[in-house]
Amino acid sequence: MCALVGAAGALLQPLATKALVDRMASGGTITGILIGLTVLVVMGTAVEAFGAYVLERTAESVVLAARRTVVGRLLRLRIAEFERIPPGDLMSRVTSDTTLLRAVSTQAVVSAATGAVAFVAAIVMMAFLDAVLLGVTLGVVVLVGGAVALVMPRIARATERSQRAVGEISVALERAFGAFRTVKASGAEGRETARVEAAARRAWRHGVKSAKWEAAAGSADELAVQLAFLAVLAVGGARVASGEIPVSTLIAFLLYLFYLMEPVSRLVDAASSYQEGSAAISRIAAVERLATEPVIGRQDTPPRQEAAVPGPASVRFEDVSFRYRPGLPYVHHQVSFDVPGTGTTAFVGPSGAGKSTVFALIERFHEVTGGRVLVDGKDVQDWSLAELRSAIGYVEQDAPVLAGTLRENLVFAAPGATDDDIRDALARTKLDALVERLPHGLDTPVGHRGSKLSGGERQRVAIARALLRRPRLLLLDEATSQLDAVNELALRDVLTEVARETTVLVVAHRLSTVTGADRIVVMDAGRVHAIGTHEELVDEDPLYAQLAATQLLTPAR
Ligand SMILES: Nc1ncnc2c1ncn2[C@@H]1O[C@H](COP(=O)(O)OP(=O)(O)OP(=O)(O)O)[C@@H](O)[C@H]1O
Repeated sequence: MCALVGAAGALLQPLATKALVDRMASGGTITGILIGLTVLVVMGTAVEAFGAYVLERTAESVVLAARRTVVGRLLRLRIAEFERIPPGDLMSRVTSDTTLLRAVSTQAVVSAATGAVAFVAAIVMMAFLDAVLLGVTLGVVVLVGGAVALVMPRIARATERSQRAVGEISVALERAFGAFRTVKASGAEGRETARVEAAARRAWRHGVKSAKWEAAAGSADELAVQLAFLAVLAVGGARVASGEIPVSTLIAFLLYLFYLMEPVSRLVDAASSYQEGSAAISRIAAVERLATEPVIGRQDTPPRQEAAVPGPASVRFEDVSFRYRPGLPYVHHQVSFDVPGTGTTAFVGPSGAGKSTVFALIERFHEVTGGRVLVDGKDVQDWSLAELRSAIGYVEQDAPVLAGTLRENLVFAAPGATDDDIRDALARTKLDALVERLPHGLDTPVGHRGSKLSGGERQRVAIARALLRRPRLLLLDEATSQLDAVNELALRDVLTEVARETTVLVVAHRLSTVTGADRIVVMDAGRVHAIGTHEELVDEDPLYAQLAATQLLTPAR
């Protein structure tokens, strides 16, 4: 609206100028018209400035809204989708692509609207002044406009490629930062830098291409008006000379012609930024199409376990077959086992046997391809994800610790945990001595992915975090593999105690952690090979006996 008011003010200026010239020609006084003209200019500028501010503010709000929508979806993506697209690319869609929306969402829309209105208004005024000169003007504008229309799709294509390359920069950086020590230890800094640079160069190349087309389109509008000016000057001059129109009409017409320059350039700008924005929109819309998990409430405050909640959960696999994606080989073939509530069940077997996948299916990170997974006798598909996951404490294989303080990491899965709860979990996982050593105790930052902690400390933080959740089912995937013998023994005692009130499932390569388990599920190549206690399996199952013998377990019993 402000832009329209401003444009209307500017539209009146040529008429006032015509009145001024006519008045001067007839020897009248011009003070009144001059004051009116000045007020028109000042008011028009002020209203347009205010409009520009409102517009930028709205543009920022559109970017914010887009970012919130995309982020809201990204953190709810299904794991299979998340594994398909590099995180760096997803990040660039939140940061870089949404920025492009700023121009298209408001500036372009408003420019197109005000440009079109002002264009039509000027044309009407010109028609009112002289139809022949209008015909000359429109002829030139249509000619140049056709050429601009050919250029437009090239801007979209170049922008899309440039944005894709920006995503590749994030992907390359994320790859190097994710294994920073390995990059250094491998002397790969130069090669990794070259990868990032190559992506940056691609972004530059396509950015320059887009700029080239935009410059061509942008100068076309000036060219159109300048050409029209020359044509109007020639035709109009002849008409003035032949007395068909007065000179004041030609002056007013030429002023309208220059007035036309702004709406035309607005229309071209709007079309260019629409092309840029549409490239960003297609990348953002692709995120909208990725499969997400059902909403499970606010992710940062999962429902806490209350005292009234039933005790340990049972787990049952019924003929489960599973593959990670269609076309990939099956990872589970008719896997069946039964785990009653309480007690410790260990999963052992060669690497790649499908042990961690058992946990992924219980957590419903992936859906089974065939068969059923039951928790508490109920198919996990029938559980609400919120309830299912709030019943489970999970320590994944590489025991991730998040950037932030130690306290934030501990209460991550149980935001309502009290200081007493935290103290108790620290004592059980033998972390209390570490906390005393840290400069700011629990509030000490642990670094990116917990890089300021040792591997064993990270594992104990992850276990303490899982215990604080007071789970009905505790899943520990290689959770004690990096602990020294003393700490491992201590944690084994803690887990035995926990297993009296919780169902504990552990995956372990170090069989010393599983000899005391109530039952052991031996897996091999995606099948359950045998189930029993350590004593039974050593006698009855050759695969387990071999695993036990190679790890010197048999004599150690
Ligand atoms: N996200 C995934 N996408 C595709 N394949 C996967 C994925 N995760 C695991 N696999 C494959 O599934 C098989 C079983 O993996 P899983 O992690 O369950 O084995 P595991 O018994 O826990 O092995 P390890 O003892 O080495 O941890 C492996 O062949 C692995 O390559």
